Amino acid sequence: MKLLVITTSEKPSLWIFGYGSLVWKPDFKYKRSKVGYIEGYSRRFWHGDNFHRGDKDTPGRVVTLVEDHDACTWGVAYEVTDSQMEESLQYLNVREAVLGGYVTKMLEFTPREKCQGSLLALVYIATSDNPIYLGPATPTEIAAQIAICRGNTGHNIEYLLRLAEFMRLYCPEVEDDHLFSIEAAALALVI
Ligand SMILES: N[C@@H](CCC(=O)N[C@@H](CS)C(=O)NCC(=O)O)C(=O)O
Repeated sequence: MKLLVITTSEKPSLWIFGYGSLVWKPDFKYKRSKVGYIEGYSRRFWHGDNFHRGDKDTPGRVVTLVEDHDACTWGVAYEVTDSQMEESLQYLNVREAVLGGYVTKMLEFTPREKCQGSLLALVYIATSDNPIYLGPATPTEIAAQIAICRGNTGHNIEYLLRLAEFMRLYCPEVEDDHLFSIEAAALALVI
């Protein structure tokens, strides 16, 4: 896949958009970040995870993007430059692709600050032909699965609660019924 590296008078850079664990745990060095959204996709807990937040017997549920013409998904775009580009891509290839089953796509990202123009960003998406893709389920069913799963990186419910916390803190105006209905159902199970 060809990556769009932006070359300006300053230096070449790449933008990487996160909408799941990457919004609260990028774990790679970057020059700057912007909160904003991508259009034409919804965020859904429809991807399985048998490494980070689950295992082979009880896969956890993590988010991916599904095409949805009228929707937009909010998250964080990170700009990486110079050596940060190679370091971040090598790290994310293992974390997202090799261990997570995600593939990459270049999508248009719009920063919240409208004065700043949109830009192309690299996004990691798990498609439905992925072997650990779990697909649609009710919020109650998804929450019940998340509540009992844990993997090499931690509990699946931490993944859910930190994403919900990010949205409340940084995108309080955004309604995300899918995310918050699953959060409410999961908290009802564990509290
Ligand atoms: N690609 C999405 C989702 C990324 C994601 O959640 N990937 C999982 C891999 S299955 C991960 O990195 N998990 C690390 C963790 O759970 O702490 C994003 O941009 O945030």
